[in-house]
This record gives sequence, C-alpha cells and structure tokens, in this order.
Amino acid sequence: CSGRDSRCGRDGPRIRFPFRLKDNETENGCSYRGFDLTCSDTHKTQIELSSHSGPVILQVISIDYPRQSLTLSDPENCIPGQFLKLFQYQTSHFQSQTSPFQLVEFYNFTYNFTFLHCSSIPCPVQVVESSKTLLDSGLDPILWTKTLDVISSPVYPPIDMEYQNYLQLTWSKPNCSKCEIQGKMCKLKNNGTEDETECFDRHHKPTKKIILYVTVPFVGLILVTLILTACLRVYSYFKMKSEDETRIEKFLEEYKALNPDRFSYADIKRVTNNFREKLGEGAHGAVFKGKLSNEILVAVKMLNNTESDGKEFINEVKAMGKVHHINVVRLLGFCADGCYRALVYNFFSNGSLQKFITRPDDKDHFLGWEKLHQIAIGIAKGIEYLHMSCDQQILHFDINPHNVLLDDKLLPKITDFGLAKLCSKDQSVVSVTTARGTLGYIAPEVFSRNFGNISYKADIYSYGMLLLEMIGGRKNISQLSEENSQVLYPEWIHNLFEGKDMQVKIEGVENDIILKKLAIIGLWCIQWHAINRPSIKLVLRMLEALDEENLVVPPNPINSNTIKVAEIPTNYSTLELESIHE
Ligand SMILES: Nc1ncnc2c1ncn2[C@@H]1O[C@H](COP(=O)(O)OP(=O)(O)OP(=O)(O)O)[C@@H](O)[C@H]1O
Repeated sequence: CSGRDSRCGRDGPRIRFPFRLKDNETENGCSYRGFDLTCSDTHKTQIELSSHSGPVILQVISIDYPRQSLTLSDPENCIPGQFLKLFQYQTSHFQSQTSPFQLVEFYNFTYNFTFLHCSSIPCPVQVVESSKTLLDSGLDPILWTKTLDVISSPVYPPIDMEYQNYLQLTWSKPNCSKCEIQGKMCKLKNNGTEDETECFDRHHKPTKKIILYVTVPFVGLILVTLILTACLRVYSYFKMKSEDETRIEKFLEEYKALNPDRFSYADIKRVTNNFREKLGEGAHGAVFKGKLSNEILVAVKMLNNTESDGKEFINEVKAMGKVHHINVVRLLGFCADGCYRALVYNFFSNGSLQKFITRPDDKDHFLGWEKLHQIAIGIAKGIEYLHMSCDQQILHFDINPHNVLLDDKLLPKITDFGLAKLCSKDQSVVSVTTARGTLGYIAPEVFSRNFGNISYKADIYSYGMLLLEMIGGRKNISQLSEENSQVLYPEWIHNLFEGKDMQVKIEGVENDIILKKLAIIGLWCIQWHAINRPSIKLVLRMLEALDEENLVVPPNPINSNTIKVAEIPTNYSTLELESIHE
C-alpha cells in the first residue's frame, strides 16, 4: 500500500503487493489472501503453503513480479518430499484448493516419472524415470518402494532431474503484471470486485546517490562552518589574550611612569652629581639640583634623618605617589637607603612663589596682576584636585608661598606634602595630634581645638592667607623685617582693614579690580569660623567669575572676642607645638 518494497535480508527478494511481510503492521490489509511471507531467524524469506499433512514452509528464492512467479527451495533439501505433500492429492494441474499458486516447473523432464519412498534416510522421497529400474537409478530396491507414478503430459510440467531442489510457482490472481511492466505499483481497486487491481505510481524513495548528493555537501557545509567557527573562536581567544597582554604591558609601563621610582643612595649621589648644586634649605632638609637624564632635571630633597621617625617621608611618598595634576609637583622617585631618605621631584626653574611676592614697582620680580590672578587660579585648582579628585581626600596643611613652585611658564605647582593627611572623602572632621603648618597660614582651629574641628577648611584658610600675601599685604607692612617671610597673621590682617569699606590699601594700585577680587576672596577664606569659609570649588568659581563687581565683601574675619592676640607666639617661623590629646 505504501508503495515501498521491503525485504528480509540484504539479498532476499523484494517484497511488495500482492505479497507482504506478515509482521509488517503498516502494511496490514495491503496483501492478498495467501501471499503472506515471513522472515526466518537467518533473514531468509519464507512462505507457508498448506498441504494435507499440515503447513509446508519453503524458502522464497526470488519473485518475478511481471511474470507473477516465484522460485522456492526447501530449507531441508527435500523438494521431492515437499512436492508430494503439496501436490499428491491435487487435481491434475497441481492447483490446491486453498493455495493461489500453480506449479509451473518441478522437473524439466520429458518422461514419466516415479516417486520412491524410503523411511530410513533424511530425504525419504526420490524421483526416478519410470522407464528405469531402481538399480539403473542407483537405488537399493530393498530400501526404496514406489509411491507415485506421474505421467508426463503437457499439463504436467517438464521435469529436470538435475534441479531437484527448486519449485517454481505462478499466480494469476491478483493480476499485477500490467502495472509491473509499466514500472508502477499495484493494489486492489478501491470499491472494485475482490480481485480487481489498479496501478499507482511508486513513491520514489530518494536514491542513495541523491541522499549522498544532498547530504554530503550539507553535512560538509555544517562541518566546515563548525571548524571555521572553532578556528575563529580560537583565533579571537588568542588575539584577545595577546591584546590583553599588550594592554597589561602598556598599563605597567604607564604605571611605572606614573609611580615614583625607588633610588639607592648611590643613585641619588650620581643624580645630584655628589650634591653639587644646592637649591635651598627647608625645615626638613636641603634641596639639591640633579639630572635624571639629559632632559629631566630634578630637585632632590634630602630629609634630615636625625629628627624624623620617618613619618614625613612616608606621608610625602604616600600622598604624592598618588597625585598627578598639572598644579601639583610630581614625585618622580624616592630613596630609602639605610638612614638616607630623599625625595626626587621635577625641577622648576623659577623656584617658589615666595620669590615673586613683591611690590609692583619691583620690576625684576613683580609678575603683574593678571599673571598673579592666573597663579591664584592654578593653586586653587591644585587644592581642588587634592580635596576632591583622588580616591582619598588629601589635606595639605601647609599651603603657603614657599610651597608653591613655578615652572618655566609660571604654572604654579603645589609641593611639600610632609604635613599632608590622607582622609576618606566623606570625613568631615579630621583628627590631628599636633598643630601643623607655617605660622601666618595656620587656621585658628589647627592652633586650638577651642576654635572648632579641623577639616579641609584649614587649607582654605591657608590659601586665603596666601592670596592676601600675594596681593602684597606683607610687603606693604614695612615695619616687619624683610628676612622673616612669615608674619603673625592676626596682626597683618588688621592692617588690611584700614577704612570702613575694607578696601585693600596698596600703594599705586588702589581699586585695581583683580587686586580687589583676590582680596575679597582671601578675606572670605580666612573667616575665623571654618563654616563661614567657602569650599575650594566656590573659591574657584569666584576667581573665574567675570562680574567681579558683584563680589560681596565678607564680614571682618577677626572676631576679637574669640582670640587674644597676645596668646599666639610671634617668634617661630614654622610651628611645632606639643601634641594635643584628642
Ligand atoms: N622642585 C623644585 N624645583 C626647584 N626648586 C625647588 C624645588 N623644591 C624645592 N626647591 C627649592 O628649594 C628650597 C627648599 O625647599 P623646601 O621645600 O625644602 O623648603 P621650604 O618649602 O622652603 O621650607 P619647608 O620645607 O620648611 O616648608 C626652596 O626655596 C625652593 O626654592
């Protein structure tokens, strides 16, 4: 029915209508009565024919569908015996009542023949020519007895003694030879009479070749795609890895460049050419000029090893190692070699800002108000960076003109982080155990905890003092000695407030707009109470604002009720007080 052939073994005959494999459930109802075939355990095709002595199972050797014949053999090699069982009692044309098959060929034998029987051998039936004696046929007359004489006639098929082991049967109903000749399949006609058949087109099972032609390229394509994808993956994996490595290398190079190098004392001696050129001396040690390479000039600060327990050194390396800003000095390296400690910075040819704080008529050193304004902005940007842009807030605690260096383009660089403190950004109050800074620039609360908590506003105060210093306040108080660059700030600030409108009185430059701006901002920054001082961001906004006229003059920063001037020492340049117990 399905139009597909089936078979028992690879070499077995193809099985299709009117035959069917008995156990093939999908072909149920598709066979014709009596045409059921089975497969043996050894994959041979078998047919069961009925006889008077029970069913006879024969092996189907081939089926010729166009001629409607099938060739059978006996698995027990005794065709004559099976022949007798099947056809002994049949009518003359060997057509059984129940079987649809007719015998067409048994022996191609043109003579009459006789069936003989012997009970003691495996195949107990033999066929001989009737005209011959048993002895002529090589059979023992004692063992063999005659069973049946068959008279050869046109009805009886010819018999060939040499092919005793095959039976050839034909069938006439159902008649499918027409369909087979046309290469079509055959089936019983729907709604037809019992034996009527009709042809139909066989399902063309895709041939192996077609399957090969279609599937091989398809599977090949999939394989190639898979291999290519795998190769691509492997390639991109290794590419990514090598990119990662390059990225890491690059990072390490940059990191190395950004982070301070460690020098030995011998290096330091070599760099400074045996400490040949001294640039100056601060509270913590002397500074020497040096050369890292032909292009890189450095300033090497040798720290006094006698006084410190290493805190200043650690502080400076810790704080400065992290900062990279155009307005903050770069720490290129450090030396911690036995008792020798040194810090290596870029060299700035113009030295410290202190040198440029002078009267306007000092033509050699006065930079002009516009330049000073730019320098003030640069310092504020450096402080803003320290206060706001690093992982930790860096409080400098020693902002003053000595600690601002100027490069060859007069760009200000904040330096000297020996007193700096690293705090978390959300920390609003800082604990310091010693008052720190340079006299004249120290916020009141850093002097004494009575004036409030210490915070980033301490740097704002110092910056305010620096601004006021920049506009020439100290130099205009001519009574103070020239050598002592630090001035007691309350006294100095009082001098700024001559006149009720708080205008800064400086010879020759009265009412200069930049000057006024710097003065007002400076006064805001030195407000006695830290809370009244602006943040560095606000300071920057005020410094960069164009509408200077709108700047509001702050109240008098000194509240005379809160400080007794006489309590504050006047004769130290750098403040070193005893520890305050928190
Ligand atoms: N990177 C530098 N480039 C050029 N000159 C420098 C550099 N660093 C320091 N100097 C010079 O060396 C001198 C001493 O500097 P140092 O920072 O040790 O002391 P200070 O700031 O004057 O005082 P203190 O350390 O007590 O605050 C300064 O006057 C400065 O001009």
